[in-house]
Amino acid sequence: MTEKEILYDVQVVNAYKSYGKTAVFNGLNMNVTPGSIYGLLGPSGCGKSTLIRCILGIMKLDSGTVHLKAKRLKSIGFMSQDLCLEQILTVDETFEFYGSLYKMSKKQIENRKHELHAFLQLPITGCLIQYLSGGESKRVSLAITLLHDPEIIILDEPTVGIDSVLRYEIWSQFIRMAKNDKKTIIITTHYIEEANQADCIGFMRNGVISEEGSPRDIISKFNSDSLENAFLSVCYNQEKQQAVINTDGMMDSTARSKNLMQIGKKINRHRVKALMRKNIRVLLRDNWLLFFAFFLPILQAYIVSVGFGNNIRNLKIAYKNDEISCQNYSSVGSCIYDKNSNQTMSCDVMRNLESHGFALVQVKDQKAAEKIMKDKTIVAFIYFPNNYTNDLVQFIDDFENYQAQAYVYLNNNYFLESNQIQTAIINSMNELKENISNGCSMNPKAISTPINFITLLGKDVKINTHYMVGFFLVMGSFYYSSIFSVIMMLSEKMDGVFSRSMLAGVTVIELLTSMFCLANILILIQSIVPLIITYMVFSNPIQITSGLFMCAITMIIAGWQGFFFGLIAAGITPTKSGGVHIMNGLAIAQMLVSGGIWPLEAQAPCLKAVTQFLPMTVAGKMMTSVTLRGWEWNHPLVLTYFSTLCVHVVLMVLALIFLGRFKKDTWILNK
Ligand SMILES: Nc1ncnc2c1ncn2[C@@H]1O[C@H](COP(=O)(O)OP(=O)(O)OP(=O)(O)O)[C@@H](O)[C@H]1O
Repeated sequence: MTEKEILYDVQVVNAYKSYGKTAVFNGLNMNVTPGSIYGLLGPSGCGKSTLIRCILGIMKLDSGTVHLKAKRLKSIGFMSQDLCLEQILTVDETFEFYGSLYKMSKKQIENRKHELHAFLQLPITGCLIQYLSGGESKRVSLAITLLHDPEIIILDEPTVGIDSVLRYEIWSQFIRMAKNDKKTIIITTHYIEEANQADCIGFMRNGVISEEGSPRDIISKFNSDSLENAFLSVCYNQEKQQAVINTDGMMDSTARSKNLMQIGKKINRHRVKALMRKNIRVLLRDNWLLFFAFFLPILQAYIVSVGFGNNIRNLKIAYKNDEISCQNYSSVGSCIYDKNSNQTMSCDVMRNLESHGFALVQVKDQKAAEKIMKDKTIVAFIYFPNNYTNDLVQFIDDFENYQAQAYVYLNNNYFLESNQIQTAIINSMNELKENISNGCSMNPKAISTPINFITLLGKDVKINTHYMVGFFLVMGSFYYSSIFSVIMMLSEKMDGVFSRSMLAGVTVIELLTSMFCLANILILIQSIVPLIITYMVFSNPIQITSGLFMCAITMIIAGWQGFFFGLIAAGITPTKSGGVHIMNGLAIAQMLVSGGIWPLEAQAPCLKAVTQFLPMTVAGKMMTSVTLRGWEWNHPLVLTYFSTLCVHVVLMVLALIFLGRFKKDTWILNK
């Protein structure tokens, strides 16, 4: 560093910067002396905020050099044009958060707050930032910038939205701070006249600082009566010189700026704790996020157990029985072949169906049944002919002359209901045949269907819920933690909260660590409570005693996968709704193809080749292996599933690192 450079607290030399093809700096030079106020003036969109970002190292120059005398981040206070404050913290909590990032004690924070309160007329400190007026929140933002008493203060339009009396007060304080406390202050402003009070002014236009000097010197140089008129003269002169702007310098110098904000620094426990405290407050105030994070997983476990995959209840079957009216029917249990037997098959079938929860509705004829089957209330119509029982007896005796048959007409528009009714009727017929053979002391096999279905494995699996519930549990862990991380990260990114914390020393690793710690508390609750509801309250089958532990581990890993995937989504997308859409889309797609609702084996081979490796497919298989098959850790397939889940987590972390390294605005949006 040369002797000349040391004269300045901030120096920009021959800077070039462009967004795509639009050049913002065109060989820009700027010099800010210590203990002075530097007013950076220029028309809207000329690049003042970009220059400040480059000075702070938030953005890189394409070419040129930035010298910043500050050795530590604590020496700098930056106030962005945007608020960059957490909206659902109170003013007090905001002071506490930033104070603790700067390692200030409670007493120091309190004292400083009182000083700033007197100077900035801060609003009620117990009020949430989101309820403050524009000017009030601007003053809080300025107070936070000055909280740690920095040596170099950079303010991007600090007085916008503040009334003229207070603006005068603030400027008086700035002058006092520069003179008495030797603070160096850079201010960008649109109010040219207020810049009269600055020690030095830089007029920025067409990518350069075209005039730099004290207001008095500039006014006299352009022979003007005011700074505003001098500024107009600068613009007029510059327009004439446009043609001779030199861009050759760009090729000669390499971009160099002091980057005080380092992405990969060591983790500071103190800052992680401060971030966690802040995020817990935010989480507890955000009712919707709280609902998503805590109550919805619990509610979902309950809903799946009571309402998903169970047998369909209250199904109605229309009937027409030409054999007999079953109103006063009671079978005496004699053999059907006895002449005195009053056993009537049609009534037996109907009683059996009623005992299994079906409601029977008598209709006049088939036409009437068809008519009511068109609406949803009735899905099947069963018809028993005149001499149904006699013919059945005859059939058992002499099946060659069998005539009468019952008919079941189905409405397959309601496919699941229709299937359930078919199964129920076939089952009731089989039960009936068994009763007949028992009543007549016959060999049951003589009239039974010549095949026996015996459940060898999975005897406890009675309904679809038992199979699907494991998939839904891991799905919940993945989804809810992904929503948590995507929303938390996007709030940090979009609201500029993280970019402000970064200037207070917070690194990406620290932010992610604090979120991961908080996410783990959520994931634990999101795993253990639904497990208890599913397997203990609702007694879904679980084969081994260690099963609950294995399921909890699987759900925690699924939660980690969701957490990291949420962070990836937040890194990719520049909008909050984009992040939530990515997670919702992914969750629905995984739910459909992971094998929980319909087996993978039914998928087209090319689809299955992909879906079998999806996080939820593997996690779901792990859950069913444990709960339904009772496999332990040492089972080769369980080990394969478990290691695949771990590989997923590692791949997601690697993807996140890759994104952070190579995508510019992964963590901070450079607006
Ligand atoms: N991330 C970005 N990508 C592309 N263009 C950008 C980006 N950020 C800023 N710009 C453009 O660069 C130019 C300079 O923007 P900048 O915000 O630095 O101007 P400014 O002087 O601070 O404006 P104002 O006084 O209105 O705040 C503008 O034309 C803006 O549209």
